[in-house]
Amino acid sequence: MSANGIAAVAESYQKFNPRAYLQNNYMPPRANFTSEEFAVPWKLRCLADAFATGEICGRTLIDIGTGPTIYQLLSACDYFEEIVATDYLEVNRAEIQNWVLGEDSSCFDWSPYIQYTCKIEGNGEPWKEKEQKLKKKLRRILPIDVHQAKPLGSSLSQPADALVSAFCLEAVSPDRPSFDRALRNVTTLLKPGGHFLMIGALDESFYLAGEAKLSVVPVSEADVKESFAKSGYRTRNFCSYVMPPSLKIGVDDVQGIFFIHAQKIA
Ligand SMILES: C[S@@+](CC[C@H](N)C(=O)[O-])C[C@H]1O[C@@H](n2cnc3c(N)ncnc32)[C@H](O)[C@@H]1O
Ligand SMILES: O=[N+]([O-])c1ccc2c(c1)CN[C@@H](CO)C2
Repeated sequence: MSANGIAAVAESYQKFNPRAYLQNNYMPPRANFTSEEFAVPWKLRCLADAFATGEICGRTLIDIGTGPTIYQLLSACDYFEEIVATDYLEVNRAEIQNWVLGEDSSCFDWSPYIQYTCKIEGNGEPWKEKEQKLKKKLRRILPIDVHQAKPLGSSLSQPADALVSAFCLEAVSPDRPSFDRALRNVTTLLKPGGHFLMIGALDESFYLAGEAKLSVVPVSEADVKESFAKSGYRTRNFCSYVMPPSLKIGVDDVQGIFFIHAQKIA
């Protein structure tokens, strides 16, 4: 079933509209920075706290399924020389490229995210400095397919020191076996002992992005932990967020969000 399922996923993503996706998930009400009871501040806090230990660092970090968003890279950019963004769709890679180049005035405004991240990191870093730092480190934006044994093809010379991924694997896998295979595939991109920070949807079955209605394989906390253990990771930290009714706005049926910090067993 998975092969046909994967082809159906690829077909459904042809209608994915980055702007609609950003509107649904990264504008109010979900982009409410007034309290950590809201989803976006919770995600940024998880990432900031994970990097603040200084334990997750190195030359290269790869973001799996970047999409049209950069929030997931804001706290990482102090700890890596190079950040590699990846996505299956050219329209999403172009959104990131346009943001990096900063020429297109219609770019999505990430400044509230950058300002909030600087605030919770507490280093007094001016947000425009963080913005420029990330843009400078985002030197490669590559095509990726997590269902391939070599997700980046031959684009990668050596394994990355760390991986980040947000709302990708469960949103592109028709079932649990393909989710597990995709996790094994992307694990080949990570060095032994390397860290993987993943954010994802709990118990979600679909989400909307303009004309596209994307299927999501519902995963529970236990499912996620089991998948990582089967792919050769030790779970360092796991936390989850329950979606409040005020943020259930019809763009998906997500019930919660998970954050896992896992380390690839050397
Ligand atoms: C729900 S979006 C997540 C976007 C972003 N990371 C975020 O945090 O909002 C899922 C992303 O997975 C990408 N994608 C679709 N099929 C994929 C595949 N086979 N391999 C890797 N990424 C894929 C989509 O283009 C989309 O950008
Ligand atoms: O609440 N949020 O901040 C938020 C952000 C992104 C996404 C969701 C929720 C739920 N759906 C996923 C796609 O499967 C994308």
